[in-house]
Amino acid sequence: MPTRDPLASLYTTAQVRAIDRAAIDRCGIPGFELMRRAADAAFACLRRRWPDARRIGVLAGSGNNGGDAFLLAELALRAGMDVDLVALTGDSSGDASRARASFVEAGGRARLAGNSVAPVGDVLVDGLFGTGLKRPLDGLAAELVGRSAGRPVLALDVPSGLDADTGTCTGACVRADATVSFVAWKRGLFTADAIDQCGARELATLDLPQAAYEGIAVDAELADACIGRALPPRRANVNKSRFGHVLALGGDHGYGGAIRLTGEAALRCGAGLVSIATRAAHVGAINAARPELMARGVDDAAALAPLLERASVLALGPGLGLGDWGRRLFDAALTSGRSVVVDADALTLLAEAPRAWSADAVLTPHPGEAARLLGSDVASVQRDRFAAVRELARRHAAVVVLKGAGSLVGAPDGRVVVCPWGNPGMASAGMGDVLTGVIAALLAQGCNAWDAARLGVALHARAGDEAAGDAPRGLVASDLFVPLRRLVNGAGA
Ligand SMILES: NC(=O)C1=CN([C@@H]2O[C@H](COP(=O)(O)OP(=O)(O)OC[C@H]3O[C@@H](n4cnc5c(N)ncnc54)[C@H](OP(=O)(O)O)[C@@H]3O)[C@@H](O)[C@H]2O)[C@@H](O)CC1
Ligand SMILES: Nc1ncnc2c1ncn2[C@@H]1O[C@H](COP(=O)(O)OP(=O)(O)O)[C@@H](O)[C@H]1O
Ligand SMILES: [K+]
Repeated sequence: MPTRDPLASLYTTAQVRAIDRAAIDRCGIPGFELMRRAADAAFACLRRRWPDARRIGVLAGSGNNGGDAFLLAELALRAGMDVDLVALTGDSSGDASRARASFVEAGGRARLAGNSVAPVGDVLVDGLFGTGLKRPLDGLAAELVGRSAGRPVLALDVPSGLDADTGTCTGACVRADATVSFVAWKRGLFTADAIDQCGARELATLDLPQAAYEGIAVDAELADACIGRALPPRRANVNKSRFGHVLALGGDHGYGGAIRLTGEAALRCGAGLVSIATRAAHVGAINAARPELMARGVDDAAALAPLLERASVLALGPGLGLGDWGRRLFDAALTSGRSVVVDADALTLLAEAPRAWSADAVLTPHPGEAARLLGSDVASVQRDRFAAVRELARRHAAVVVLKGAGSLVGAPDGRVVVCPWGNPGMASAGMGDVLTGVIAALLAQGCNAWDAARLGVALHARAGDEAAGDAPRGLVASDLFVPLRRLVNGAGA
């Protein structure tokens, strides 16, 4: 059995609760001791991130997340800080009531949340709700979150209001600058709204022994960009035919740029040859801008057959359109038996009539395309991205990339990888076309569909981060080519 990497393993909240229980019942670590360790880790994080903070405001809920907060407040008191603790309720449950008593014994005073009460401090600690959140925040809890905005926040375990299973917040939610999460990563900290709400993420495993994790499945994993294992450094004695021939199909009238981006991305990620099947009107411009691309006009779909014959991998869909021309290319491509990356308009056509695959297939929907494929709507897809990517992969018997902040890659057997990289600068036209070319190039060089998709997504997002730096606005898709080339050669892995 492979060793579990705690930093890469993502769990549902139910699984984390099972680990907590195992630590307590099987490993004999009392729950209150776990709470103490959580508070220690969080206080250390606070001191490291805000070394000048002298006054801290603490928000404490009634459950164990509040318990963590009371013990942290006690540590702060003992360290000589001013502590303003605002408790949501007059009493606490279980281990948390002991934590509350311990805080009071140390000289702490809890103010009860009520009208216009807001915590005072240079930094706020959010211990309202963690994995026990059961419904959207409303009433006093929501008001308290609202009144606490505008100051630096350290969230305990999960920003209060965030659903740690799905990464969504349906009501008020704390916007943290940092989140220190306990025991194991909750999968919802890495996708959807979580990207905005968590700030910097830290994991404190609380020194749990390995035995606490045994027998508890990992739900998903964080992506890595270790290209070396899937795509080792090139031998010297090779020629281009060893690295595959990508055929990118798309670019109906008005969309020639989309398919050129796909083709160029495939070249920049190491495909041996790249051809483009597009409208004849685009051929001159593509050849002039990137002579290494072999662009062919296929206004007459009959011209496509020899191109499909020579290709080893297809990148199908960018700018394809939904007209007769696009449909003919789509049908010809999907009956060719070639490995394929299906994107953009090709996904819309696929939604009309799902196909069986005779070779590797990777689908790369954004949430809108995913909704079309599932016959649902964007809000439903985004409400539980994990469920959506698993359902798509199962239904279509293909590896699926569900794009967007915190992209997910799912396989038909239920595996899911979550990409922790990427930035809002990538919300710009053409970024998805580049991703399609990246994945196609990895397939062409011998990666299987799973490796090509998970590594392609990671390289693409990291290239986006490198290209964006601290200026995401104005990032354009072709800015990714230079960093992609570095990353596909193993830089930064
Ligand atoms: N156990 C362990 O070993 C360890 C646990 N640890 C910590 O415990 C945390 C989990 O603690 P937890 O299970 O007590 O749940 P928690 O997040 O405090 O919330 C429960 C309370 O909130 C309430 N409530 C829920 N939603 C609400 C809403 N929308 N609006 C209003 N109220 C709402 C709910 O009330 P109820 O609905 O049940 O009446 C209940 O009272 C975990 O995240 C970590 O920080 C660490 O110390 C490490 C070891
Ligand atoms: N806010 C964001 N954070 C991280 N990545 C993003 C964000 N917005 C878009 N992306 C990424 O950029 C790409 C956009 O793809 P897509 O929506 O298909 O764009 P297009 O159709 O314009 O090419 C995807 O890989 C997506 O994950
Ligand atoms: K919290």
